[in-house]
Amino acid sequence: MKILLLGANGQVGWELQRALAPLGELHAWNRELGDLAQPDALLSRLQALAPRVIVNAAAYTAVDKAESDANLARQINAETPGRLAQWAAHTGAALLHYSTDYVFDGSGCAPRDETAATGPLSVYGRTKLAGEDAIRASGCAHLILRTSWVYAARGGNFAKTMLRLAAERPALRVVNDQVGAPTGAELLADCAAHALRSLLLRPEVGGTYHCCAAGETNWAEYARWVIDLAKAQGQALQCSEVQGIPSAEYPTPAPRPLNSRLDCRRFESTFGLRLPPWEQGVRRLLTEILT
Ligand SMILES: NC(=O)C1=CN([C@@H]2O[C@H](COP(=O)(O)OP(=O)(O)OC[C@H]3O[C@@H](n4cnc5c(N)ncnc54)[C@H](OP(=O)(O)O)[C@@H]3O)[C@@H](O)[C@H]2O)C=CC1
Ligand SMILES: Cc1cn([C@H]2C[C@H](O)[C@@H](COP(=O)(O)OP(=O)(O)O[C@H]3O[C@@H](C)C(=O)[C@@H](O)[C@H]3O)O2)c(=O)[nH]c1=O
Ligand SMILES: [Mg+2]
Repeated sequence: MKILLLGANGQVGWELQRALAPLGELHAWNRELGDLAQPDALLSRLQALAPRVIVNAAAYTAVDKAESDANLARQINAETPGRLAQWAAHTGAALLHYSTDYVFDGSGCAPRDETAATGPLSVYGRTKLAGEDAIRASGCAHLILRTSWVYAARGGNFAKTMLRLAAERPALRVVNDQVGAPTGAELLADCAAHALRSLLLRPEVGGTYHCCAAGETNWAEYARWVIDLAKAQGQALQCSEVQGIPSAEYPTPAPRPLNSRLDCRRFESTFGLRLPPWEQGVRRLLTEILT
């Protein structure tokens, strides 16, 4: 069985190279081999390969930059995934795709399940939602995994930014009113592999799922947790204070949702999996990058 992985060099894509390897003949394409900004060339390469499964880990993920680069973000996050889905629908291939907590407006404080109304606040969120909609509309066999606050040892993410800033500065100012769950790329890749196996055996499990680590935190608390653990592991960090601030005091081009809590029970029960507490993966991350 041929499996095509797109976005193979991203945080999640890198881990998918490992997690998908035992499922079939894996073709891992980075941007050079499979550029989602060049859909015609991509589609003809796709047609030539004719995979049974497409896993799309490529995305335009620069949330603030997307505000002034909406056309490219839409092409990569929505239009090309829609073309991939149409190809899959025509050929009977399956598509696994990732989406985000940023498809929601973040109102209230209850965790949202898959039936909750969407309402993205940013270009990134709107284009990711449009990508989901295009995949669902295509009628192809698919899994869309909505996740949040992704980190990995390889690639750029908030935890690594905090460690870098904490080495340089005595104090950090970090928002404390956005709540969510940091989720490891390794976990997402492993969940994708398990869910994909189920989909191939039981097509009726196809659909949209929330999939993130268990528990919750806010960005300031997360930063503090990472910095404290790094110090406990012997890192000489200057930073002695993470000051929690409201989002209004940290203006960004793209507004972020305040409530990014996702209810993942449907994913766990459908696939017979358990999503571990976020601290478990972040502890592993620190051991991996610091020792
Ligand atoms: N990062 C996060 O916090 C979250 C991510 N997600 C979603 O999870 C998925 C994986 O994200 P993650 O691994 O963290 O993202 P990364 O930013 O780490 O990786 C994205 C990958 O997409 C690639 N890419 C960008 N543009 C193109 C293009 N035109 N053609 C081909 N590849 C391209 C990048 O290539 P290159 O390496 O060349 O730049 C990069 O390898 C995405 O769907 C994302 O929306 C969901 C919630 C949170
Ligand atoms: C660097 C920094 C950020 N912040 C704030 C900005 C923002 O509200 C929050 C997180 O910052 P980031 O820019 O890392 O987060 P952001 O890029 O918005 O992360 C998002 O990425 C996309 C791809 C997703 O899909 C989301 O799930 C989420 O992970 O922390 C501070 O308050 N202080 C700081 O020093
Ligand atoms: Mg690793």
